[in-house]
Formats: sequence, C-alpha cells, structure tokens
Amino acid sequence: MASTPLILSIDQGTTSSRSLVFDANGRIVSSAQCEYKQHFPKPGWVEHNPDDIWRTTVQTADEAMTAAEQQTGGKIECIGITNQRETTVVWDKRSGQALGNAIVWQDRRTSGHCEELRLSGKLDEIVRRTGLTIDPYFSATKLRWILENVEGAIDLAEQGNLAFGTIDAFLIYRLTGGKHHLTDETNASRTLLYNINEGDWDDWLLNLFEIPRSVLPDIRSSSSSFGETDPQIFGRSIPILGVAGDQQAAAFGQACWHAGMIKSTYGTGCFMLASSGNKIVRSQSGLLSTVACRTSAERQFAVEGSIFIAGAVSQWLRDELHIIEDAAETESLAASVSSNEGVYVVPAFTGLGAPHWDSTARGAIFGLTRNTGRAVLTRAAIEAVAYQTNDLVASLISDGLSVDAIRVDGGMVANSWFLQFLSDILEVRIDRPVIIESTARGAAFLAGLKAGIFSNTEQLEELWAHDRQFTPSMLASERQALVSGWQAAVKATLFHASLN
Ligand SMILES: Nc1ncnc2c1ncn2[C@@H]1O[C@H](COP(=O)(O)OP(=O)(O)O)[C@@H](O)[C@H]1O
Ligand SMILES: O=P(O)(O)OC[C@H](O)CO
Repeated sequence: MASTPLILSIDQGTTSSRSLVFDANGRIVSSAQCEYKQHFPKPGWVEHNPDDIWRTTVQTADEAMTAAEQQTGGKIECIGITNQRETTVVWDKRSGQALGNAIVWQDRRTSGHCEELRLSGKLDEIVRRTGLTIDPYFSATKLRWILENVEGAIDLAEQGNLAFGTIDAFLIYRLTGGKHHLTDETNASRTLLYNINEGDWDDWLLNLFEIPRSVLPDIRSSSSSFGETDPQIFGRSIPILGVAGDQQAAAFGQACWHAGMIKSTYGTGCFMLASSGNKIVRSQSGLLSTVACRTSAERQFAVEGSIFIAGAVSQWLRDELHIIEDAAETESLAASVSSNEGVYVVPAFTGLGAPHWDSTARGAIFGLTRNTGRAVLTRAAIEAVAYQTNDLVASLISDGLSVDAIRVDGGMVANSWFLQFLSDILEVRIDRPVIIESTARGAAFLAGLKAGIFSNTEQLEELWAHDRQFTPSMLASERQALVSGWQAAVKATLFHASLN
C-alpha cells in the first residue's frame, strides 16, 4: 500500500505550543499540545521564555509526528509553521541562544515611546508605509527597547552577531540548526519595520527606530522553502515549506482568500481579517492593512481588526477571580441567567486595540449591584467579546465593506452560547467549521501546496465544511439597548484613561 503523505503543522500560540499532523485530505491525524508559563514581571509587561517556546515546540512536534506515522504508516513530508505574531526575540547568531525573554505582543512597556512618536507627528507617515498604527503591540518599539536595555544586545548587533525575529524566525533558525535566518511576509508586515507598499524592510523606518539592518531576517512568501530541519532534532531532515503569522494562517485555513471573505479567530485575543485580494485597503476607522498569505506571484492583503482580550477573559475568571474552574464552564454559567442585568465588563487589561487604539486604557466593570454574582459576571465577560467584535464590524461597514457572514475559529468557538450571542449582536450569520483548528490547517495548506500534496486552492476550498451556522434571532430593541450599554461603558473607560 502506498504510504500517505503527512504534513506537520506547528502552531506556536500565546498560551501553548501545539503540533498537528494533517493528511492529504486536510484531516487531523494526530495532535499534541503543551501550555507554557506566562511571565508578568511588572504591570503591563508580558514575557515568554524562548527556551520554553522551543522545548514545547519540539516536544509536541515529536509526539504528534510519532503518533501520526505509527497510526497511518505514512511519513511526514513537510512542515508548516504558524505563530503568535509581533512577539519579539533576539538571539546570538553564533549559538542560537536568546538574550533574555521574548517580549510578547500584549506587552505595554513601550507606551511612552509610542506616545513620543505620536506627538512628533510621525503617525501619518508610519501608517502610510506600514498599514499599521503606532502602538506597543507591534515589534519595532519592543526591539528598540531590547537594544537599549538588554545587556550585550547593542554590542552583538554592532559585531553583526545579533539576530532579531518574531517567533517564526526564531523557530526556523533553531530548527535548521542556525542555517537560516528567515521570516515570511505576513509576519514581517506586523513589525512596523516593513513597507507594505513595496514589500520589503523600510530604510526610513529602520532609521526612525534605530534598528541595524544586519539584525533582520530575509523575507520569503508564505508558501516557499525555509530550509530543512537539522537531522539531530527529529532524526531526519524535513523541509519547512510554509510559514505564516497565526491570523493570516487562520484566514488561509478558512479558505478566506477571495476579496470580501471574513474570518474571526477567538483565541487569547480576537483577530478579524477581511480579505481585500490584491489591493491594500486603507481603513478610515481604526482597522489595519496587513499582508495575507499568497500562493502565486501576486501579493495578497487583508483589513484587520485586532482585539487583545477574547478567550483570555475566561482565563481571568478562572485564574484571577477563581469563579470558574474551566473555560468551558462559561457556557452553562452565561446561559443560566436571562440577562446581563446591566453589567458590562470592558476587558482592557492590556489597553484597547482596534478601533480605539488606547494603550493606556485599563479594564473596568460597570453596573454592579449587591446581587451581582458569578453567573452575571461571567456572562458580561463573554458578552464583551461579542461587543468588541461588533465595534470591528461597524468599522468595516463604515469603510465600505459588506459583512454577510463570518467564519469563526479558535478555542473560544467551542462555546455555542457565545456564538449565538455574537450572531445576535452582529446581526450576521456566523459559520463554525468542522475543523476549528484553522490556524494549524492554514500552515499545513501552505506547506502542502508547496510540496505538491495539494494541487491548488480550489481543492482546498472544497475541503472547508461548516459544522453549525448561527443566525440572528434577537429583537432589534434588545440588541440596541445592549450595544448602547456597551458603548457607554467603553466611553467611560476611555475617559478614565484620559485622566492619567
Ligand atoms: N468553551 C469556552 N468558552 C470560552 N472560552 C474558551 C472556551 N474554551 C477555550 N476558551 C478560551 O480560548 C482560549 C484558547 O484558545 P486558543 O485558540 O488555544 O488560544 P491561543 O492560540 O491564543 O493560545 C483560552 O483563552 C481559553 O480560555
Ligand atoms: O497566539 P494567538 O492565537 O493568541 O494570536 C496572537 C496574535 O497573533 C497576536 O497578533
């Protein structure tokens, strides 16, 4: 019997590293997952230990590969990598050893630097070049911070021995035994150092952030060759043929590559991407322009709304408030009460992202009474994710895009109560696919196309199937009252931030 071609997809996420093996029909054959420690050394700071990222990646990859090969008699033919974006790490090119912890996308330590940039009148030019905005979220100010504050970094950079990367580049470097310092264009487009119009690192931005060009990886398109793994790691060399930032990979895994198609991923944060095909669409209402995955010569783009806290509200309820034991409990608790009783949670724990972009905002709860208990608080926290998505949809609409249906994925979409509420608030059909691991699937698609395991994107489109559709059923008056309550809560939160 001919052996089945298999694809290993490494999904290095904010809270865990996952490895999934897919077959030539885009089905999951095996998977392994390992959570790792989050470091919060100061208020607003979030770090990851790069060795934890490396260890959990190799461990889960090994586990998933062994299981899949034993189960099917097939062989892993290629690897796709997808990763939490913007998170910034530097390492010594000679040893591959990181200089300190990675600064995570949620980290706010560079708020002051961002404020200075805004006040210096650079916003419009930065937006024009990058499609992004000025915010600590992106990599550039984090890298600048490292060069200024991490011992030895600037000296190594001057010697040409310092490497910068988002997590994809770090993993490629280590997996290829230090042979390749590469990133892909979707990850590059999130650094604030990449010119979205020209498709390359931008000298004006490098100069502005004082970043030496020698620290930067070379950029490839997402479905291309990123070298082969060092045989000492998995016992043999395996080509890395697909790399993309996790949100772009999720859009690809959801087959959202025609202009106008929209996906929204609910992991730690929520990231909504609307494909704009081969055009860069410039939002006038707080959304970003970003590079999407492509499989041909023509570059592809998307409009993105980024919300920093989505599934992480469940972790907050579990780990900080201790009012639930498991994220899955939020579904039955939210459904156990008939309304939010006027309670609104604004989970601006790490500032507010799109469309407000206020890195100084902090979380708030409104409408508490002596009667407010864990069920109402949980419901309000989950509802907040839907209201935040509604703010993104309002931005898309005011930018002239139409929103007919949204394909959703990520850990939080296991919560059907949330998806029904989301559909009610958005007044839009929500499609949950059979495979909600779209991120990993997207990276597998990118690698599998390059390897010839999949013949074209039409074939991949046919592999997408929905598990359940959620359609709006709430009374317009009820919806309006809820959205107004949310808007008032956000306004008060922003006002409070402006006082500091
Ligand atoms: N049933 C659920 N209801 C609400 N949130 C959930 C549920 N299941 C998982 N989550 C949340 O989803 C997130 C995990 O999703 P995942 O896609 O794995 O995230 P990431 O890739 O950011 O690490 C966690 O924040 C978790 O709290
Ligand atoms: O790891 P996730 O799924 O929370 O995604 C993080 C995003 O890429 C941040 O931009």
